Amino acid sequence: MFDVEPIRSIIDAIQDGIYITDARAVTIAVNRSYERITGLNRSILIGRYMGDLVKLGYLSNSASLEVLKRQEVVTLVQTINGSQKILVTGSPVFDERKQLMCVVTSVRDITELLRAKHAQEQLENLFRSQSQYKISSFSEELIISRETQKIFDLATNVAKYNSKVLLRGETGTGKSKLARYIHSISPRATHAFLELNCSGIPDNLLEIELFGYVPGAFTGASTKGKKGLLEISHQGTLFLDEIGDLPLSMQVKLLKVIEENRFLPVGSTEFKEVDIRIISATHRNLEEMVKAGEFREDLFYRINVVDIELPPLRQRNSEILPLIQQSQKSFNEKYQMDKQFSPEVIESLTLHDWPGNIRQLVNVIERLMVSTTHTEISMHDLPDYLHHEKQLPKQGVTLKDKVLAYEYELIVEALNIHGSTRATAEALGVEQSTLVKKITRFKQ
Ligand SMILES: Nc1ncnc2c1ncn2[C@@H]1O[C@H](COP(=O)(O)OP(=O)(O)OP(=O)(O)O)[C@@H](O)[C@H]1O
Repeated sequence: MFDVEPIRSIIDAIQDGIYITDARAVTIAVNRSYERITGLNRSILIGRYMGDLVKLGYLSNSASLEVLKRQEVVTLVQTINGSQKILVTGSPVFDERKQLMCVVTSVRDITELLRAKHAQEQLENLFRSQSQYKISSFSEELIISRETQKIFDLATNVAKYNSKVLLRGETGTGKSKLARYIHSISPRATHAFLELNCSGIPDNLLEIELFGYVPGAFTGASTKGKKGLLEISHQGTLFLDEIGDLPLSMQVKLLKVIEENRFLPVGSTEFKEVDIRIISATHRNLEEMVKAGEFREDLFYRINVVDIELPPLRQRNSEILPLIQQSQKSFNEKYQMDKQFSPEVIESLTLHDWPGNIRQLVNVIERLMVSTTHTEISMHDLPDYLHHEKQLPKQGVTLKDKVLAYEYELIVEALNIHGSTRATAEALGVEQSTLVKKITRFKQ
């Protein structure tokens, strides 16, 4: 077994916490800084199996166990004694026969780190090195996570072609942004990208917006006439947002444009040829609308050549932190301020469900930054509905309560490692819906 005694004084001199386990995840050494940072005495740790320390609640999860599983360097955030947050990086150490000898984990208190000079950048770099997300080269910064990587790959691929794309997803999930991204990397990028929100506009106005009109087309019309969006977006992309709200009469007219690549401006007898790529978006269930006779089936199939669904933010948890950081940076620049969020606030925001998705999160960040006078935004600044804490269910005496508490620990640990509920469910071998139900129950 690996003997730490000869290097004991060296590891005790290191200012970061050091935790060493053998190849079976049994603790063989911790240094003084680890005891100082975590408040955990070596006497309760030495000789203990990491899995037991997690079960007993000393640690929320274990980097060592994860390193043993993956046989590579692992970085994660651990909760100690139910509240303190530390950032741990575990590294495997192999002998000359390439056999795993031990796992060495270094530990830093994130709270200390955050408050230190330039701490925010350091934290950003540390999180970035976990490569949970990346920022694309699209001029408007776009966060892409493990949960949305496939979606962006598909969008990037179809951007090259003229195929019509239907974007689906709840409000604020980034449908307009994705449409602009597709246009920006398509061969049409040097031509116009025009957006029409089809909801809440009366039929006749919608018709004028889309088709335009010729001089004298109706009383009160401009003597010069007006070009419609179809004409202006010739050779470019027309984004029809909330297409599910398009009235049936307009659906027929749009279908004709799509089928014939030409249209008649209001009051005109002369067709205009157009070459447009149409991207549509909706938060509504178009299949149900087709069944109910509210949306034309032929139009549905025409606009839905490639169907892309953006998941809600609650299923893209790993994007919340980079979104907070991105918004913080952009509002600090916009309003020339230097606001920061306390680690507790960041944690609370990452635990929220965000029914209004990215738009709601960005609005909340802006509101918090412009409505507070102090530099660090703390829990006192958060409205009640945003106060969330990862809490263990009350430890009961019954077997059922104990099993529930253990189940909770396992789920939290797996969520920390895998990020999304989808990946966590897969790792734990349960259905995603079952996992989500369990998490919802824990939150109550
Ligand atoms: N991947 C992303 N990375 C960073 N910011 C994003 C991303 N996706 C969306 N946003 C931001 O989220 C906000 C909402 O995005 P967007 O307007 O595209 O949503 P939407 O789904 O079209 O909403 P709605 O259905 O209500 O029109 C915008 O501020 C946008 O810049």
